[in-house]
Amino acid sequence: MAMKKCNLAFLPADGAGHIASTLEFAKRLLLHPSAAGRLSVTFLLMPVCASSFFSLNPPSSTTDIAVHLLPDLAVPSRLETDGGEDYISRVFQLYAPHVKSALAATAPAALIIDFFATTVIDAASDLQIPTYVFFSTNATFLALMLHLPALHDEIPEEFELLQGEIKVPGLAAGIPPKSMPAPLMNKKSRCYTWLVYHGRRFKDLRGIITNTLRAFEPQVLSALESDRSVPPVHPVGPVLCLDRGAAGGERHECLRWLDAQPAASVVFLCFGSLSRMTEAQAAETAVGIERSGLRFLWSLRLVESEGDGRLPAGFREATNGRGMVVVEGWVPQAAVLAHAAVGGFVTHGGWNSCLESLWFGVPMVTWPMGAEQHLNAMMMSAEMGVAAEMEIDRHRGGWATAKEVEMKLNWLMGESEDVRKVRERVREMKVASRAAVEIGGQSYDWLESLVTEFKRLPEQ
Ligand SMILES: O=c1ccn([C@@H]2O[C@H](COP(=O)(O)OP(=O)(O)O[C@H]3O[C@H](CO)[C@@H](O)[C@H](O)[C@H]3O)[C@@H](O)[C@H]2O)c(=O)[nH]1
Repeated sequence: MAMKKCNLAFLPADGAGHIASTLEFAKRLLLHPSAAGRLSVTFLLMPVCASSFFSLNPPSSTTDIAVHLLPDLAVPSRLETDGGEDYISRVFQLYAPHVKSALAATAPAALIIDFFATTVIDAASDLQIPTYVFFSTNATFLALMLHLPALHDEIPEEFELLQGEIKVPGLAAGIPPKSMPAPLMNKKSRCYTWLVYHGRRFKDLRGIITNTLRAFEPQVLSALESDRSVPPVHPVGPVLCLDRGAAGGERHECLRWLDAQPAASVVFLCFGSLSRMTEAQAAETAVGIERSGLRFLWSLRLVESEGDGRLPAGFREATNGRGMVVVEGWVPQAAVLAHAAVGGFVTHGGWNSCLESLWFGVPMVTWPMGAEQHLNAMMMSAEMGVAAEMEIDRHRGGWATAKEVEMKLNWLMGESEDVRKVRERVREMKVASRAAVEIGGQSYDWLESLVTEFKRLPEQ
């Protein structure tokens, strides 16, 4: 008789930065040799997540990943909310009773949620189902979130106005105001309130699975492991979705353009799945790019309803032949970073982008635009030495001058002693990333221990 499988329910968030790594993590669990066909997965899918989920081509040939579609509820429009963190947290809160019904119907052994979904923990615990979080970013931000409830009580003023640094247990250096995550800058915003709430609720989890690896954050991971008030932390990264959009279809024209460029000669600029530039910033950036004289590939998304999206007069002519701008499009970022012609990456510092850049050994300039990206930027430069930070004016929406863009691009693609050191560190991190997920690597072993833990969970 076939042995009953241990079913794990996943509750993902919308958005490429969250859902892709969550699905990839589920696949890795199922494919881990120690799972030995004993695990299955059910995605509890809110209709707002459906299009991004199905665009990832989830395996349909296997019955081990099932989808349970949650009802179509009237969710708040993004414009009615204080920002992305408020929006997604409220959507999950609205769905909590429906998640409970879905859990009662599917009876999984455990629930694995997005980190904005902690409002459903109670629904699962009412049914004696343990909840884990798949934390789609790094342990440094995790440590900050866990510390937020205490910081909230200790510090009355806005982080933005602070003169000093914020000390967080486990972090080697304090966090200066310029590196504080954007949603924490305004204590009156519901984005701030939600982050404090989630940080508090993390303590009620059975485990925290993070998309990071020991080689990137040894100190903070050790501190979290030795803190008895924190649930067990499982660093299983890098969990990367590298074949996104690779199934069928034609090779993207930007890859064909890269084929014709010399090795390591092109600087790639791309700012994730959510960030958009104002037209004024795009025009300023274009001047910096043009003056740098470098070859470039620029994935540009503009704030909707802002002007007509035209770049400054003469930009395309001045850069004809040495650059390509993909406007409002989706470039296959992983394939671009893997391309031999790419020598540097200007990124908003979303965690998946940082992980992908290091996986392919590409040094970065970080230009944070929201979420926890300012903290990631600090981590990439000050802690890990794999990037430099764009000097930006946070009081002016993260404005960077043309001069600064020109200087940082030339630094990134240049031969200074400083950038050579960065390239050396990046090479080391590339090796470490790959070693972590190979058989016997630290992240591989963490995955194995999780598989064992899941297989031992009592059946519902
Ligand atoms: O044209 C594009 C743009 C993006 N991507 C991919 O989309 C993902 C983007 O993820 P990420 O770099 O993490 O950025 P965001 O989409 O902004 O992700 C959100 O989620 C991340 C994980 O929690 C956070 O680190 C970010 O700050 C948050 O904004 C990456 O895999 C990219 O390769 C493409 O393939 N093509």
